[in-house]
Amino acid sequence: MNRRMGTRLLWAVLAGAAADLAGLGLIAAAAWLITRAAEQPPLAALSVAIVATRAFATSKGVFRYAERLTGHDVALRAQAGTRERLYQALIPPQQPRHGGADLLSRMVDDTEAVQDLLVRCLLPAAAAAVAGLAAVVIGLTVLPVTALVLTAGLVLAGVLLPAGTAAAARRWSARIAPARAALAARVADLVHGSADLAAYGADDEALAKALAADEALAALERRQARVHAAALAGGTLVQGLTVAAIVLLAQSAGASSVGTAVLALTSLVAFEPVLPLAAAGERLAGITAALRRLREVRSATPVIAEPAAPAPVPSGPLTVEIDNLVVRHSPRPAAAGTFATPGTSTAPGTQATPAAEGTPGTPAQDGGRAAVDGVSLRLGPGQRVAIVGPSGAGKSTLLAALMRLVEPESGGIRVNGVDLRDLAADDVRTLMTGLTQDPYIFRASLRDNLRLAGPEADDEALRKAVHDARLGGWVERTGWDAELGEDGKTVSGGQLQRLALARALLYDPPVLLLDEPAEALDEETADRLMADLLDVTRDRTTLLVTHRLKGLETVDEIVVLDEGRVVQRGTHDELVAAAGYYRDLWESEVLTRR
Ligand SMILES: Nc1ncnc2c1ncn2[C@@H]1O[C@H](COP(=O)(O)OP(=O)(O)OP(=O)(O)O)[C@@H](O)[C@H]1O
Repeated sequence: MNRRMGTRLLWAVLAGAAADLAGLGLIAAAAWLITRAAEQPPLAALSVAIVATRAFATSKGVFRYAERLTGHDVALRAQAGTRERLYQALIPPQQPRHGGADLLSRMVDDTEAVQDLLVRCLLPAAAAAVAGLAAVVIGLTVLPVTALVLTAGLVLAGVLLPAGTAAAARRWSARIAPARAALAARVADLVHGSADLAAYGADDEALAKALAADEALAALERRQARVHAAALAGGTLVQGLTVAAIVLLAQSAGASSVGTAVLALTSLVAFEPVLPLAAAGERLAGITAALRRLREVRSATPVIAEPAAPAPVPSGPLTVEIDNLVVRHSPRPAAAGTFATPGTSTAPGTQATPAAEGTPGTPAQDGGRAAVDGVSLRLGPGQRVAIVGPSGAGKSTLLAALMRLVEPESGGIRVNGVDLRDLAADDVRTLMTGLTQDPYIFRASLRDNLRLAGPEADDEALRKAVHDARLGGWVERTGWDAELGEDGKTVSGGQLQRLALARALLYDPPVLLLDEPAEALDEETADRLMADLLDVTRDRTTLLVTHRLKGLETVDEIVVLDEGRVVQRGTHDELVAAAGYYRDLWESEVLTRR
């Protein structure tokens, strides 16, 4: 927390304490006024108390307003700062330790814990401490022994009880979290698997399981609520007993009726800011868990080591040389914090639970083998190289290494003689980037979806990119301002890939990387897309990962990968002439076209 935030927090604490003190003063002055008035003194003897009562009543409201304003201001700023730091921590590529839904829950729910920590725990505790201290001082001046009793009561209700509720909350959450996780997994099954459940008549059984999980959770929550209510009642009981003891002590010490009333009412009011601390203690347990989860995300180490002094970005026509490159992924993360059981998806926004953390992860690669294992290749200016190979051969990993998203284990990549490790990762991606395997279409207009790759691009440049991606007709029909659905749900597979291609063409990197642009498209659409793509990339330095071989006669070199290694390389004609993976794939492609 910086100094300005510290000052703001101090103002909030002071305003809260002032509001509680004004409440205390109000009650003390009013108690004195009422009991003294009963003795029918001259009016002048009451005038100071009358003015004080009015002043305390008015200032209490003003101070409370100021506390809410400054307290929420500082809490919301702290929350925004936490979110910003979280986003910053997520920008450098890192080993994905958290699933999408889990990360979303951390960004939304857990960052709210920062707000709660300040507004519900720290500020009320500080204000309660000041008000309690003031009440003890009043007790000390009127009848010292009552100050002792009041201190004991306040410590019990304001320190021991909250510590107890915090410990109980931790224990309960350890029991409730798995039950909530089980229910969320059942609900996710019901929602995402409803069609399959209905098709196989398994919906009643799935519903019964979800209801049973719901009942188990409700039973635990009912028991937790009873403990919670008992804790709150315990606080009120301590308050009542303390006040009764103070009245008895005052009477046995022969205190005046005015003194007794002041002591009793100030003690009563001193508990007002203290009693909510039991609930704050309960919330604190959740808050510390949330802050721990946020620290985990922020402490994730980036997979890429940035150079201390990045080299200047190479310019002019680029030559990329990959030399004996070895890339090994670290083990895939556990399904940390998600509710999903294997094979189920997680409802977005669901809360991460400690219980679900630590599920055994999927091993990265069979026997820890390298995803890319000694690959060398050269891509000169204007050349096109295609990478072909079965699923899991390491094609996408190779592109990831070129985009500096993964760190090589050995070997290296040089651009115009400069090692990629000497360049800033962002600079590398200005040189080499393109169409990723899973292009994402944002819930924004078509124009904005394209502008992602060229915020400064004018209409002419946008039109050229969609024209080159052979998307002009569709864009004319749909309109530039048409809203596209999240994840491209409102466009067809072919349009989505072409939009992503238009984006890559608009960005116009010196080296264009294309990862399976025709993936998941039907035969005809894929053929058309590949033909257009090979046409538009003519004379562009391009590395193309593909499963489709039609049209590859036009590229300069084809590299066949298998299990991370280069098993064949050459032109289309050379590879078709030799026995091996490429010829087998080509023959099966030809057969399916007949
Ligand atoms: N992030 C990752 N963490 C751990 N292992 C990974 C990761 N990404 C890929 N792998 C593993 O590395 C190997 C190569 O994967 P890669 O995605 O590069 O293959 P690919 O040839 O692109 O496959 P496909 O054609 O199916 O996309 C596979 O065994 C895969 O399981």
